[in-house]
Formats: sequence, structure tokens, C-alpha cells
Amino acid sequence: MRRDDIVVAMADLRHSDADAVSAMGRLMDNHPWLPWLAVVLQQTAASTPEVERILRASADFFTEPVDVKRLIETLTRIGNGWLQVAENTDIPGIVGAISPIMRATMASLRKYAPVELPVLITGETGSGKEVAARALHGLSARCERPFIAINCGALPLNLVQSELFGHERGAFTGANARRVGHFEAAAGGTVFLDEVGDLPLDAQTSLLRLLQEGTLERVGSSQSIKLDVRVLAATHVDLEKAVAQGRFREDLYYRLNVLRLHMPALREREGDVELLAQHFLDAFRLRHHSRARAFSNSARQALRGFAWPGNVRELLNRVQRAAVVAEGTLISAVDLDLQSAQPITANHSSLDLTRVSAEREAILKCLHECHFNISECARRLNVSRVTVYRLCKKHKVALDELRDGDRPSAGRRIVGANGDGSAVAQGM
Ligand SMILES: Nc1ncnc2c1ncn2[C@@H]1O[C@H](COP(=O)(O)OP(=O)(O)OP(=O)(O)O)[C@@H](O)[C@H]1O
Repeated sequence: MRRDDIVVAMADLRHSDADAVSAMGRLMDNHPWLPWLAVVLQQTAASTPEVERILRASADFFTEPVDVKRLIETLTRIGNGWLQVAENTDIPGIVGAISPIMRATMASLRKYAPVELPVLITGETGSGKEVAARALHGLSARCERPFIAINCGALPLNLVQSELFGHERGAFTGANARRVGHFEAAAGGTVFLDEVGDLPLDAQTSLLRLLQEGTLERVGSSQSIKLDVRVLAATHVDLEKAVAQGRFREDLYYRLNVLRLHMPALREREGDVELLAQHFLDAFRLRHHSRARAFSNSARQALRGFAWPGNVRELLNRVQRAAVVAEGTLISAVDLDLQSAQPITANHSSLDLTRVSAEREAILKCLHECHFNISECARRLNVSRVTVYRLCKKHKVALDELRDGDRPSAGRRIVGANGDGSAVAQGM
């Protein structure tokens, strides 16, 4: 294992005593990215919590006599780079949720999905808020109906009302025909309002009415239209602060914040980074030619030690780039451009760590608020532009990647659902 040349591991528990079983459990915990298979005697299957834990962590398990056909099928699947183990969260679209913090979040998600109430999804940029919103929709009774994701920050200011709620012909110059807004287009389904804090006040009022009364009016009409739609909203800014500053309606905040789902930052998700990285690599290999099929030890260490300011989106970008540049079958820390990444906990007292993390949070938050305008960020933080760049370097803030991620591709990204309930994505 230390040499990184294990493709699949088999935990043979047929003749193991309790000590051997718990040692095996520890070994599996320490190597969660490896596809594990387990072999047990029928009478020992899940007989103790330790064995149960091993079976849960295994991609597949077998009892004696081993079904060789199924074993070959499983090995073939693993050999083809398709790691079932990475997708054992049983929430479609959400990969790599073995960390306790992510498991707790997924447990909440499962509970919230069938409930007909708004959910406010919080979390840093790239932490998977939209992925969570889609999962909430996919696990709800509305899954066959449309899922429409709207980036509120990307809507042209003068057209927000019309984009969201539609308009009648002649409502304003250029309104040559009646137009149905995103909410009406999602009738019976779910609307996901990303960056809800960016909604202007008049649109907030219309949204509040929709949430309270279940009705909307198109721009240029006074006729109320009844509408059944579930609203999910996300923010990476502090909405409470926006309320305190009068930029966000308090009554709307309480309406949206009935259920709250917090997506943890990737650096808090111990064990998930490797699973996600392997999943992204496998997915990349299915679509493109790439020799790289796994990560070297140093790469894994770097993946675990990095602070991931851009969260899962940054991990995805780095893995894809590494898969392109890697020369051999193993991706190295250099391929990931993480050669100088130090474990975030190394050589720091907890007070130091708190300071470092507060500084990083402050710079990231400010950068987002200023839409990555460095001069503006420097002005707000009362430091020079050079200092902003220095801090970005110090905290491994990949400005280009974050900028790309921040740049809204379109106001409306998801336009519907296929017959099988899967979302149709546009402009992503
Ligand atoms: N658990 C996950 N499994 C698989 N892919 C994920 C997961 N979480 C995030 N991703 C991927 O990471 C990228 C960013 O995710 P997403 O857009 O949901 O983040 P976000 O929090 O909504 O970002 P932003 O705050 O910038 O809107 C997407 O490509 C998404 O598919």
C-alpha cells in the first residue's frame, strides 16, 4: 500500500478473531480511496458492529462459497476504473460523503427532500450547493417536473422581475410578446435561486408574495396567477447581515430559512477529498483518453493537506488538469500543482490556525463581494493590491479558477427535466 501499487484490496475475515477484525477496520479507514472487497463466513456476516463497519466500507462483499462470476464482474468494474465505493452515499449526484460532517448533511438533505418547504442552502463557493439543490429536487415527489436554477446575481437588473415572473406584451419598450418567467416555467417543480442575496428589493417583494400566497403577477398585468412551485435558495454571503443592513427583507429571510442546509467546506470533509478526486478522475477517463488512473501517495497527501478555498469545484478543475498533464498512470502532487501545499495543520498552534483561517476567510469573502476586483478588495480591506496578491498566494487562493467559477454563465442554467426525471443542463 505504501508503494501505491494496490488496485483492489480484499479483506478476508473468514478466520479472523476480534482483534484482527478491528485491525482490518482501521486499515480500511486509513485507505478509504481503495476499493475494498470483503470475504466473510455466512454466519459472521454483520454479526458485530466492527464487521458491519467493514461491510459498509466495502465496495462489495462475498460469503463462502465465493460466487466467482460475481467476483469477476466486480473486479472488472473496478478494473475499468468505476469505483462503486465512491458513490455509496445513495443520493444521486452526490459523491464522496464518508466524512461525519457530510454524512450529517446528507441525513438532513434526505429528511428535507420530501417536505414541501423552502430550504436555504448555505456554504462557501464551490461546496456543492447547487448539487444539493438538485438532489433535494430529485428525491422529492416533484422529481418528474422541471428543476430550474437561476443565478440571481447574473440577471440584468432592469429585467429581474420580467425574467422571474414574466411579462405581458407591451409591458415595457421591447416587450413585443407575452413571456412566461422562470417561475411559471417551473410549474409543479422546483426553482433554485442561487445567490438569493443579490435579488433587488422589488423582486424580493414579489418572491415573498409567491411564497406566502402562492401567486404571482406578470410585469404589466394585475392578474394574479396561481402557481405551485417549491423554492430552494442558496447564498454564500451572510444573509443575516444583509437583513441588518436593510438590503434583504427580514420577512423574506424567515420564509426562505424554514429549513437550513449547510454544505461543509471541502477542507472540513475528512476522507471525502480522495473519493471525490478519484471519482472526477474516473469520470474524466470515461470521456477522454488519459493514462492516469490513480493518485500517488504524495498526491494524496497534498490533496488531504490543501485548504481548498474553491472547494469541490477547485478539486474538479485541478484533477482534470492533472489528468491531462500527467505522464504516467499515477497523478503526482506536481501534476495537481500542489507540490508546495503544506498540511494545513502542520506547525501551527490552534491559535495560529484560527488566525490563519480567519485571515483566509476574510480575504475570500471580500474577493467574492468585490467580484474579484483586486483594487476594490484592497480598498475595502485597507491594504495595498500587492498585499492582496501576497495573501492570495499565502492562502493558496487560485484567483483565476475562482474568478472563472464566480463568473455567471447565464441567468438561467437548467431549463427542464427529461422524461426520466434527470435535469437538462444548459450553459454550465
Ligand atoms: N458531492 C459532489 N459530488 C460530485 N460533484 C460535486 C459535488 N459537490 C460539488 N460538485 C461539483 O463541483 C462543482 C461546484 O458545485 P456547485 O455548483 O453545486 O457549487 P456551489 O456551492 O453551488 O457553487 P457557487 O457558490 O459558486 O454557486 C460542480 O461542478 C459540481 O458538479
